[in-house]
Amino acid sequence: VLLLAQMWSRLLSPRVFVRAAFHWRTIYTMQLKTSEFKSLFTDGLNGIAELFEKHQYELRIAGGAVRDLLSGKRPEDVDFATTATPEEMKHMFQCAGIRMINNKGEKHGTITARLHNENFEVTTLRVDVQTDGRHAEVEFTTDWQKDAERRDLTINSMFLGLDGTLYDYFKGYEDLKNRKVRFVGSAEQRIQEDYLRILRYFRFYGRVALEPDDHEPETLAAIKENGCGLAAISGERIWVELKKMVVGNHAAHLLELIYTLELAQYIGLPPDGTVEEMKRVWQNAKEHSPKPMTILAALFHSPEEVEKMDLRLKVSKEEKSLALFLVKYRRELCKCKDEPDSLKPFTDFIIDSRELDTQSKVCELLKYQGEKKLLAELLKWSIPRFPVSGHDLRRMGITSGKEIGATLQKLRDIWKKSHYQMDKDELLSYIKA
Ligand SMILES: Nc1ccn([C@@H]2O[C@H](COP(=O)(O)OP(=O)(O)OP(=O)(O)O)[C@@H](O)[C@H]2O)c(=O)n1
Ligand SMILES: [Mg+2]
Repeated sequence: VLLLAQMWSRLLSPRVFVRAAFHWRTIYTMQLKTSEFKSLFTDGLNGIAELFEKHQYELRIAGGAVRDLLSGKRPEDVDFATTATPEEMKHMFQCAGIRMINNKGEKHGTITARLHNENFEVTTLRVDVQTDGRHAEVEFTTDWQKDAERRDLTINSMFLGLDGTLYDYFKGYEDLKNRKVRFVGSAEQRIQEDYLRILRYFRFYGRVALEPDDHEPETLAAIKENGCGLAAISGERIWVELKKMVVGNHAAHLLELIYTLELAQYIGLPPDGTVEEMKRVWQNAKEHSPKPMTILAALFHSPEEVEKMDLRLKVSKEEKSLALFLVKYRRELCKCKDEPDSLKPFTDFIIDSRELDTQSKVCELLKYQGEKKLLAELLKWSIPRFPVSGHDLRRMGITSGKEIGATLQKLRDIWKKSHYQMDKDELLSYIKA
């Protein structure tokens, strides 16, 4: 009885409780000392770090950058999280004479400080108190785990102290090592906080998972159940995610999944998209860095479907024009049956076209069609200059504009037939004759 009483009182003693809680809440998996990590410590970061330390605010690297560093990649942008409130940060930076730039993110707790020509985005730890599936109303906190809890995926929910200590509350590092993409806590809840996370899940699946189709059934069920929430997400945000997903790993599988889970209709893709064609095109193109639209174009039956997609996603003019081009020419502009090794039909098309970007569009077409050899040749080819000008014809006595136009066209055809070999004199000799 005495022993039990002793054990009980030890368990209840604050010291043990705090330590137990500490271990449960924070898993110090490792101390990161990679070269990618060390290379982040520029004069700017050292300056910022010193300032936070002096004021006794905690400062850690957060989210995507931690994920990238743990995968051995140098992150493209680094977000920082802190226990300091935006007001406290502003005060601190002002006193230290550090410039802050466009405080638009301030409502969500983000302050951007500029030091040694570098920008540092620092966000106050927060909980999302209310979300409408798109935007969140936030409340600041000093609890690191609470901030981790509101993040989308376990691999995106970690913090890294500037001394290299990893703060990982949801086994994100284990998931990253096991190539698993999981939502933090309830997938359904995380999705309902921001439906765009459905597409983020797919994008990160492409980045992290080794195999296609290695999803947790509950995750897919939550996605299917909540897919219609994507309807309220802006086209611009959807397009940013979709584009990245389509050029990542497992893109064909993920696009097919978008169809199986019946999400296509909510994100501007044709509801009965030609998935088999898309899978073929992806196989053809995946090793040749296709543009996102090259893969997506395979899903469309018609130019009308491209227009519909554009209305929803507001893609760029170039992207839309590539989609229309591929849908129009994917079967019309093909290699010549008699001379399968010749680029001729494609180069003629480029030369006849009046637009500057036709060559790059035709390259995408060759990726679409899986014409690897022709693609390699076209990448090396440059448009030869047609050697005759209107000026030359005028010098030869042709004065009417109409006649000049017609003659130039005739000479162009002869020049094309000569495989662009004839020079000016040879071509002009056709006029004399
Ligand atoms: N809908 C979202 C968007 C972002 N985040 C959180 O905010 C971090 C930063 O978001 P963002 O920069 O958009 O994505 P990254 O994960 O950094 O990915 P990337 O490398 O593409 O920037 C994410 O890691 C994640 O913790 C989230 O929980 N839900
Ligand atoms: Mg990021």
